Amino acid sequence: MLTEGNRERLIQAAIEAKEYAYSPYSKFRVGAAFLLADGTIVGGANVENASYGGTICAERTAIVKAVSEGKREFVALAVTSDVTSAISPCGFCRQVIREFCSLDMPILLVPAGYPQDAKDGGVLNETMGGLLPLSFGPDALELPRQPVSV
Ligand SMILES: O=c1ccn([C@H]2C[C@H](O)[C@@H](CO)O2)c(=O)[nH]1
Ligand SMILES: [Zn+2]
Repeated sequence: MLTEGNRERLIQAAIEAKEYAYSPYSKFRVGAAFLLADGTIVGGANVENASYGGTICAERTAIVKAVSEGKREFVALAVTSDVTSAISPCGFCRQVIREFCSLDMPILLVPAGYPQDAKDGGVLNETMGGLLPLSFGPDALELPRQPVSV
């Protein structure tokens, strides 16, 4: 559950995760952290590549770390960068996150410098479904289909 205490822990974990960003090309650091049902937190940072296209966003770093260790019970996600307003996960990451998370999972978009004077530290409280409406997910592959001849 996303208690007030866990919410703050999660935000701080995203801020700490940003420290390990490898972003020599964009010089744009991003940190992400997932809260799991057992109260543990898995963080990640963006890892860029000289090929550019091989770059992995912070959100995907974090979720792949967790899933590859058998952790899939995601409760909330926080994302932060060095931008003083909240940034939001890219389209690729939204789709990858949606594979494992409920549509009502909170996603906290945290501006650099948190906590500021702004209401709630300037954090935008979004959800998975809010960021990716009418999404395509694993459930779609279970729906009835018309027969096809292959
Ligand atoms: O939500 C986002 C948006 C961008 N990036 C990374 C990718 C790249 O390394 C840099 C600039 O796009 O920021 C993330 O990690 N997460
Ligand atoms: Zn991304």
